[in-house]
Amino acid sequence: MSTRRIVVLVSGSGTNLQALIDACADPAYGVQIAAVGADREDIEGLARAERAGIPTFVKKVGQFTSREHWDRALADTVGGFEPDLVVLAGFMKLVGAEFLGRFEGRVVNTHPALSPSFPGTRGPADALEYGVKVTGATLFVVDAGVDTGPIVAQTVVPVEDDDTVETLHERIKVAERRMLVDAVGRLAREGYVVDGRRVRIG
Ligand SMILES: Nc1nc2c(c(=O)[nH]1)N[C@@H](CN(C=O)c1ccc(C(=O)N[C@@H](CCC(=O)O)C(=O)O)cc1)CN2
Ligand SMILES: NCC(=O)N[C@@H]1O[C@H](COP(=O)([O-])[O-])[C@@H](O)[C@H]1O
Repeated sequence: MSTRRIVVLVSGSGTNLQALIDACADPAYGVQIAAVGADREDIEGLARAERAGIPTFVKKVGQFTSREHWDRALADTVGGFEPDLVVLAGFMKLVGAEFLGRFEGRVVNTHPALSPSFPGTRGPADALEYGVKVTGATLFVVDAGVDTGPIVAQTVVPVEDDDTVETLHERIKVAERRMLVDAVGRLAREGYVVDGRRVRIG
C-alpha cells in the first residue's frame, strides 16, 4: 500500500505533532508528513518539524486583508502539498468555507474534551470549572461549526480532586497523543467513509 500524505497544522508546543513524527518513522505506519503549517511564528511545533526535516509554512491572519483571503491562502498552500488528510493538532484558528470546500471530509481535529461537551479554546478549563469527573479528548472530522463535526475517536481520563487546568490538560494530552496516532494511522491506511454523523473506518 502506498504511503499516505498528511499536512499537520499547529499553533503551539506541538507534542501531538511530535507523536505523529515519531510514529511516521516506522514505514509500517504508512503515513508521511508532507508539511507542517502554523498561524504564528516562533512556536515549538514549527521547531519540531524543522528538526525532523519537514517543510514548514506560516500563514498569519493579520498578513491578509480579510479572513477569507487568509483562508484561501491557507488552502492554497496546504493543497500544494497534495495531502490525503489534513490534521489539525492544536491549531487555534477556525478554517472557513474555502478551506473546507477544498478538503471537506479530509480534515480532522483533535480537541481536549469529550465532544459535544466544552467546545472552543478552553476545553480542560471548562471541564474543571463544570466539575465533571471524567473528561478526555475527541478526534473529529472538521465541519463549518465549532467542534461539531462527526466523531472519529475519543479517549477518557479521570479528573482528580486536586487537578489544576495544567495537570488535567497534561493528563488529557498523554491519552490524546495515543488516540491521535492510532486513529490517524487507521484513517490513512484503511480509508474511511463519513455517513451523516458516523465515521466508518475500513
Ligand atoms: N471550521 C472549523 N475549524 C476548526 C475547528 C472546527 O471545529 N471547525 N476546530 C479548531 C480547533 N478548536 C477546537 O478543537 C478550536 C480552535 C480555535 C477556536 C477559536 O475560537 N479560534 C478563534 C481565534 C482564537 C485564537 O486565535 O486564540 C478564531 O479562529 O477566530 C475554536 C475551536 C480548528 N479549526
Ligand atoms: N480547541 C483546540 C485545542 O484546544 N486543541 C488542543 O491544543 C493542544 C495542543 O497541544 P500540542 O501543541 O502539545 O499538541 C491539544 O491538547 C489539542 O487538543
